[in-house]
This record gives sequence, C-alpha cells and structure tokens, in this order.
Amino acid sequence: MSPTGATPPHSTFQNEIYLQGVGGQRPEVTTDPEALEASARQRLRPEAFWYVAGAAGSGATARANREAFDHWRIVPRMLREATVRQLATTVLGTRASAPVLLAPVGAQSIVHPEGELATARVASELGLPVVLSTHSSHTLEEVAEANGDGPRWFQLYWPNDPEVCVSLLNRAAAAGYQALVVTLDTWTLAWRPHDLDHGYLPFLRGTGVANTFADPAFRATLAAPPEQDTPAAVLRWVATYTGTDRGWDQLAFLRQHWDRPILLKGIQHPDDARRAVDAGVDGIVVSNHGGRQVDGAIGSLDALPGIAEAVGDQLAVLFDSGVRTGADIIKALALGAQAVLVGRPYVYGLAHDGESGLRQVLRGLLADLDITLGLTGHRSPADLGPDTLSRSHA
Ligand SMILES: Cc1cc2nc3c(=O)[nH]c(=O)nc-3n(C[C@H](O)[C@H](O)[C@H](O)COP(=O)(O)O)c2cc1C
Ligand SMILES: O=C(O)C(=O)c1ccccc1
Repeated sequence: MSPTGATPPHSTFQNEIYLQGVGGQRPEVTTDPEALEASARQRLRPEAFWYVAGAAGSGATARANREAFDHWRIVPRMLREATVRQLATTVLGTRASAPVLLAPVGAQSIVHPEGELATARVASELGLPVVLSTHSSHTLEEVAEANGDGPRWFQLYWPNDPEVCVSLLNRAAAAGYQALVVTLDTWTLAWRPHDLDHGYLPFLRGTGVANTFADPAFRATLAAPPEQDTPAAVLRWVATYTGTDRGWDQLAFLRQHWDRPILLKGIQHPDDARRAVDAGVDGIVVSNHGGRQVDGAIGSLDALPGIAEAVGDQLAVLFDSGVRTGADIIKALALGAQAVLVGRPYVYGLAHDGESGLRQVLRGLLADLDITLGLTGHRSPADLGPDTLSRSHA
C-alpha cells in the first residue's frame, strides 16, 4: 500500500528491478519462465522437481498447451490512453487484484517446508485468490489462518466416503473458503513416466495427506490413528481417493452440502460445458491439469474458444494449463476466460526460499500482464475480446 492507501500499480515491479540494477543488484529470481524452471531443477531433489515439472506419458499434452498459445497473436492498438490500467476484478463474488488465481497444487512442502502456508500469505498480500488443494501438506485450517482475510477457494478431490466428503466441505466452509472447485480429471492418476521411474509419489511418503489425516470422519474409519499406524492410514487414503469417477447426476450431492459457488475443473469439451450449465454449477475451469493426466490431448487453449462460445454467457469460464506470461493471460482472456489459474510457475517460485521467491515470480507475472495490457491499448481486462487476437498461420 502507498501512503494514500491506494495499491501501487503492478507495473512498479519493473521500475524496482531496473533501479536496483543501477545499484549493481540483479533480481534474485529470474524473470524468464524457462530459466525459472531450470533454476528450480537445480534447487530441488530430482524426484520432487520431476513430480512438479512432469506430465502424462510422452509429454505431448504439456507441449500442446504451450503450442496452443503460439497459434494466436496479439494485435496491438495505439493512442488509446492506456497509461493507467485497472486489473482488479470479481470472480463469482470473490475480489481479486487481477484476473489471476493460484491453481490448486498438492503436496507443496516437497518444494519448501512452508508450502501452502507461504503460498497463502503471499496470495493474500497480493490480493490474488488461492485455490487450496484437498491434498495440501498443511491443513485447510492452518492455511486459512495464514491467508487471513485474503480471498481463498477450496479444491475438492471427491472422496469415495460421503461422510469424509461432507466433513471436508463443512470444514472448508467454517474456515472461510468462498468457493468450491471440484476437480474431475484426476479420479485416478495418469501414467507418469518420471514419477514411475523415481518410484515416487508424495502422498505415499506421507506428504499431501494433512487434510485427510486430520479429518474426524476419516479418522473414525481407522483402527489406529495415522500417527500410530501411518502405512495403514496411507492405504486408506489411497482407497478414499482412487477410482472416484462419477456421473453428472451426483453433483446434486455437492450442492446439498455446499452453499457457495461451485466450479468444475477439467472441462475440455463444449458438450461437457453445456452439461455443467444443466447441472446448475456456477463455473468451470477449462483445464487439462497442465498436461498431467491425458497424454496426446488437445491443448487447453485450443479448447477454450468453443467452450466460451457455448456457455460463456451462462456461467463463469476460467482457464488453466500452460499460462506462463502476461501475453498468455491476455490471450486466454481475449478468448473468453474471465480469469486464469497459474500452476507450475508459482511452485518454482516457492522453490526459491519460499515466500520471497514466490512473491517475485507473482509480482513479475502481474507486472508483465499490466505492462503488456497497456502496450496493446487496453485499460482493463474487460476491454479484451476476439478483436484483440489474430490466428497465426505459422
Ligand atoms: C505439482 C502439481 C500438483 C497439482 N495438484 C493438483 C491438485 O491437488 N488438485 C488439482 O485440481 N490440480 C492439481 N494440479 C493441477 C493444477 O491445478 C493446474 O491445473 C495446472 O498446474 C495448470 O497448468 P500449469 O502448471 O501449466 O500452469 C497440480 C499441478 C501440479 C504441477
Ligand atoms: O499430481 C497431481 O497432478 C495431482 O493433482 C495430485 C494428485 C494427488 C495428490 C496430490 C496432487
């Protein structure tokens, strides 16, 4: 906050970096997304890095996510008095300082011990909504406390046991989570060669199970508490969350037990988006889980225009998978998303000493968005539309 109480524009981060450069200092964390990934690779144990960076099968979907952004080019406009921008927005009743949310990422303590606590603090400081994973390494109550009065949503992996499900929903509501993001595309884990070759999954080593192990309904199903017999509790955890595919009619159960907005995450087909409208949910996240689930799938941005056209005026359309730069965000918004979620880049930031690295990565992304929005002749995300882009034939 500035002395006047107004929040300084996101673009001031650029001035800070250049001014520090005059004093001989360079940014501690690179501003280049590819170098950021490379630098996280140097800092993390190989199995942890590859768990984050890896994708399903051959990696074709993760590549398609990036290529999809290259299919579109921004057409800048001039003399539009875009020197002052307004990035703040409201998504399903939640205020955000920019149309950017922190995607649900489980087991964050594998990259930094503070994990989701650091993420929740920095998100709150920057006014960005954080979406907490069911499989976080700190409990949703601890994360809510770290987040304070910041905006927060809860992501649900739908447990097989309805009592555990209701218990999680009640806890999330009591802890002030403002919306529910139900992830549909990961009812079982995909074939992930890097993790298979490392024989590594965080939750099999007891990371990412905090919410469930602390849950009274889950604990009631165990012969001994998780602290006494961890292997048995982990096996029970696996049984609770694996093979949990369901049908559209079962969404009514969630509606019954959650009275705030509900979004479905993992939508890639316009017909599924229409079914989401019929089911009466409030929003969808057009996502392929960052290419981590179905190998050889469509790039998520390639799925967006058809979906936005089918349902964009009937529910909130959010987008993720492959967002790395301000220009990427502009493209997704121009193609019909109300906001985007960012995944791996902020986790790589977290790998750089927790809060400080994360703060730099997010401030960089917001500054890039703010500056690029201005340079393309837009004063707010609401000014973006199909006219903003041209299909590339390269
Ligand atoms: C390490 C890791 C863990 C993830 N865990 C979850 C999760 O617990 N729940 C969920 O809905 N999505 C999860 N995701 C998917 C993200 O929410 C998001 O869809 C994806 O990361 C977006 O793609 P991006 O990384 O290219 O930005 C995870 C992604 C990563 C990289
Ligand atoms: O790895 C993932 O993509 C994911 O969604 C997940 C699944 C289980 C536990 C933690 C994260």
